[in-house]
Amino acid sequence: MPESQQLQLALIQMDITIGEPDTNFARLEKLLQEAVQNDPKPDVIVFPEMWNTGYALTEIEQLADSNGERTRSFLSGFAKANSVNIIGGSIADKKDDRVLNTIYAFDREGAEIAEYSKIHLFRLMDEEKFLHSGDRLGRFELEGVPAGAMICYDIRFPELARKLALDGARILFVPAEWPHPRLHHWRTLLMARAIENQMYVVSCNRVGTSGTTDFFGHSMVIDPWGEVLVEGDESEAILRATIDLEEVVRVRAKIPVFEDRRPHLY
Ligand SMILES: O=C(O)CCC(=O)C(=O)O
Repeated sequence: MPESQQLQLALIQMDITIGEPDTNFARLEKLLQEAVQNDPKPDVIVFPEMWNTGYALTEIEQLADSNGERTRSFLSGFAKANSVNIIGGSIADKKDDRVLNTIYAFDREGAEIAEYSKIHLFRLMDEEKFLHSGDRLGRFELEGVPAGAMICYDIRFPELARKLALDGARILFVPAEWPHPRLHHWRTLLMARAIENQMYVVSCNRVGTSGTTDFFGHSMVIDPWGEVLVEGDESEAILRATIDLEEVVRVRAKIPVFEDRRPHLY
């Protein structure tokens, strides 16, 4: 077992202009360029949910990226040109006549390593009226490390994170557009998912205002012991953290939660 397997993370906690994909692509490109200028260079870049359109739900059929083509070509090209892994937030993604909320992820060669569409649609924001839910789990490998992905409201479902952990995930990525007034829920749920599953949680939430909804940022990297390694405030920023995947092994050995489960009773 290696003593450490470190990854440098960069979280692009960005604003999103609702209903304007061109503006959002341009904003993201600028921030991505800034993210890779850093020394040390990031190994992995993450950004928020629905960054291409925001929650422009009533126009989402016209605005969504057809089969994610524009997004995939842009992110794959950037990943390859800069030798960086990208967990590409999520986008409004049109497949036939259905719009899904989908994460595409790419490795350093620009190869697609994950496609996950949000399973739990958030009725408080009418998602179920305009979007379709995904029907597959977000499991993938990142630099040889088993990883998982969920989107925003998905973190309210502990059984989904537990399933990903049982399948081996050591790191969970969570792009989001999570607004006020539920900051307390956001922080508590993310920390709980990290502590109970003894894995890294890497969340990236948007900032800014769309209509009457204020998004608070507070993107976080939480380690498997529940310590917050970095947390944003409410402004646009690139947040950075270094994680050591072997910490997952150490924490799981210290308190062997996975060995102590009694699934025949629950
Ligand atoms: O669960 C929440 O409070 C927020 C979820 C949300 O905004 C979303 O899934 O888009």
